[in-house]
Amino acid sequence: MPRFAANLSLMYTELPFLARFAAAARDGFQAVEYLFPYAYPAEELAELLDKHGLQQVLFNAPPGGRNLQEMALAWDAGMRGTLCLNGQEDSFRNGVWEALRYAQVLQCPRIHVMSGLIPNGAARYALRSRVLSNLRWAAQAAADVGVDIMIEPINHRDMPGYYLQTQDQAHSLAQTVAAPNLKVQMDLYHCQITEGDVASKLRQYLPTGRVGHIQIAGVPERQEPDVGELNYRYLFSVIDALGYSGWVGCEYRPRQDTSQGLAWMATLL
Ligand SMILES: O=C(O)[C@@H](O)C(=O)CO
Ligand SMILES: [Mg+2]
Repeated sequence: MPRFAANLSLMYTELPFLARFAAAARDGFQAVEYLFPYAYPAEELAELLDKHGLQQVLFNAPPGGRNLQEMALAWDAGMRGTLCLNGQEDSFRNGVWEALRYAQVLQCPRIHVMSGLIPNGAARYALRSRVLSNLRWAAQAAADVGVDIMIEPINHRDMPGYYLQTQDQAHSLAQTVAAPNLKVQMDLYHCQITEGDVASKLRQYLPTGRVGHIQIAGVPERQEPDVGELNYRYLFSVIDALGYSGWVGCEYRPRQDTSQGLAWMATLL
């Protein structure tokens, strides 16, 4: 049976962020993930995890910004990562350092580094050498503190112009860098929208050992996994049959009350 982590950026939004930890623990979750921790001191979040018996299993490096203040505001300012951006190497490195600092306090074993939006007029292939050199640097910096770096393909409809869109692209980068701690975050919601053929993609990529984290949501509304065109009962059995033992992040927007919406677990497992 997959091990589920609650995504506190999308779930429990009926509560203030810091109250979502207790709610997830009450609902039986043992692990959480979320997009960005930077609005709160790492020590305060670590205390909450400890108090509620939760593990932090994933969060994102800042999606941009030259200093701590800009990093905390970067998402709302429209930034979606600096991995592919020439001329923003300092921002990229400072963001990874800051994420690794949080990861150590939160004892979080992995961080997601967003790849960024392709600049106007630039061609995707022309950015590959920048991406590879940033990934090599990040994987080394993270390896020094025992953390894995994740890269995640994101669908073209939610994030037009995003650099990383397909599993194939992400695995090609991970294979080329060949660092044991550089992995792919396989979000089945994005995978279905961009590529489809999700079960075959799981069968193709899980055995490579390069998938470090899975995320789920119903398609197309990004709601509970029991709503929409994907058959998660079947996909969970595929994931189990392939021997995946990592976390599965519930990265969906509940239709109404988050706790009530968790009835899908009983029906789909
Ligand atoms: O799928 C997503 O949207 C997230 O996992 C993320 O990290 C960036 O938006
Ligand atoms: Mg995701």
